Amino acid sequence: MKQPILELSTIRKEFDGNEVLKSIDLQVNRGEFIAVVGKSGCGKSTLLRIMAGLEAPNSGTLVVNGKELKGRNDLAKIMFQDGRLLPWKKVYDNVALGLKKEAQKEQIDKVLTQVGLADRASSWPTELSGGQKQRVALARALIHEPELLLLDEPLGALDALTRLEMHELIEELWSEKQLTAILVTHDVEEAVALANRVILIEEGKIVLEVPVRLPYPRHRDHPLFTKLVSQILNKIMGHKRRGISTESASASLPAMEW
Ligand SMILES: Nc1ncnc2c1ncn2[C@@H]1O[C@H](COP(=O)(O)OP(=O)(O)OP(=O)(O)O)[C@@H](O)[C@H]1O
Repeated sequence: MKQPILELSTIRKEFDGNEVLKSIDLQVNRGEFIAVVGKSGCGKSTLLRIMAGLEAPNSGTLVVNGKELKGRNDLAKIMFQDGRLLPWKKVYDNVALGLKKEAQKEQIDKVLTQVGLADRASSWPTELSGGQKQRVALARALIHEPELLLLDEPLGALDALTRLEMHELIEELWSEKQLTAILVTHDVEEAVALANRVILIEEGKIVLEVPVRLPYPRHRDHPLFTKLVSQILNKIMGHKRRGISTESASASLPAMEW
């Protein structure tokens, strides 16, 4: 079996005495797409920042490619909800940030084409729609060819149709580039549409792990899709919705093949 790309053991994180993550154990295999869901403030972004090496846990270990991480995770690039584009730089130069000069143009043109923005290289960020800005942010992460793409609620500010387009794009790029992706989202449908494993954080722990074995692109009206969304929402809301218990939905799932 291949070595996992990330192994988190008993990760604990507190801020000013407030214990946000109590004990997180998670193994992420290469090529997986994991979605992290949970109520606002449950520690999803904190967990992602710990995986990126932007935040250190108070205790526990994070192993990246077999080695304990101390400092930044060089395999990872993170994309945020607000895109964090520099308004005084054109699209091309935003994507070029941090790149070495040589072979730059070819790489940038290629990645802008991949995100569907080949014709917007000389636009200013203010001239772009919300969806286009997030495409630039995605290009900026992908240009570094990360093995691990960390997505911190990247589509949260977009309208519903643009979100659907971005789901397709993210899924295509993840599959083409054989990335490992971890997506933090409030949107349980988005999680089930994209991930092959959804994890739910509650009170600082992973309280539910749901494998999603549906082919891509996912159809939201597929009975298993709606069942899984209900299962996860039931658990988040702490009660049974539409008469489906969390036990019955998970029992019908085949085993994972990682
Ligand atoms: N740098 C920090 N200093 C102090 N408290 C922090 C810091 N970062 C996060 N927190 C606190 O940790 C808790 C978890 O925050 P986090 O952003 O990880 O949650 P989240 O699940 O991603 O929330 P949301 O879904 O609303 O974005 C919150 O109570 C937040 O105020």
